[in-house]
Amino acid sequence: MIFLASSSPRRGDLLSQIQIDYQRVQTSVDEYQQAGEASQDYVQRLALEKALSGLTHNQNKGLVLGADTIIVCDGQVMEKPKDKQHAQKMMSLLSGNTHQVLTAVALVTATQQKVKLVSTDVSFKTLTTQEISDYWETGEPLDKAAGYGIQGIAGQFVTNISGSYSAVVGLPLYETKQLINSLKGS
Ligand SMILES: Cc1cn([C@H]2C[C@H](O)[C@@H](COP(=O)(O)OP(=O)(O)OP(=O)(O)O)O2)c(=O)[nH]c1=O
Repeated sequence: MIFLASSSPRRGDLLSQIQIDYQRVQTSVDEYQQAGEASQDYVQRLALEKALSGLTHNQNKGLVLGADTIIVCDGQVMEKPKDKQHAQKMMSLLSGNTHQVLTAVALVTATQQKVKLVSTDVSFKTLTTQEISDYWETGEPLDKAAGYGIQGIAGQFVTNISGSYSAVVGLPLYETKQLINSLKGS
């Protein structure tokens, strides 16, 4: 059994998919990129901070997993949309373009910390203003990085993916299993 320092329903579902039992633990982390911080460093720091915050909330007990997903498109970091306008701006940058989805997974115990970063290339078809607007109205974009869900309605926008599909949804399953095994075995 592991402790999941995440409120994301997807991350729980992904752990269940590979038969890993989990229990959710609370976290309290402010998600802000520091000045001059590279996106790869940022996403790994957030995953680690979430896991460590979960460990603290769990009285330093057990194996705690935290994760974070961000999108990088033409050098711009994209996180969850603040509102419709923000979401539409991100979608218009993703349209007809290829972006990177960076997901970091961190696994910590009271004595050990491990972080793994996975980058996946995702290409979108060219989207019309109407498609972008209609997509926002579905409600799907709201709680997702860059305002889209590859596992949902936005699946129809994806022309190519190179890397880890599960990482785009929130947790890279191959790397997560490897991390869990490596900490369990030590
Ligand atoms: C790109 C993409 C992201 N997402 C989700 C994964 C993450 O849950 C979310 C990115 O936000 P995160 O800040 O990584 O995670 P979260 O706030 O949902 O959950 P927590 O911090 O409690 O762990 O976007 C999808 O579900 N599908 C997608 O195609």
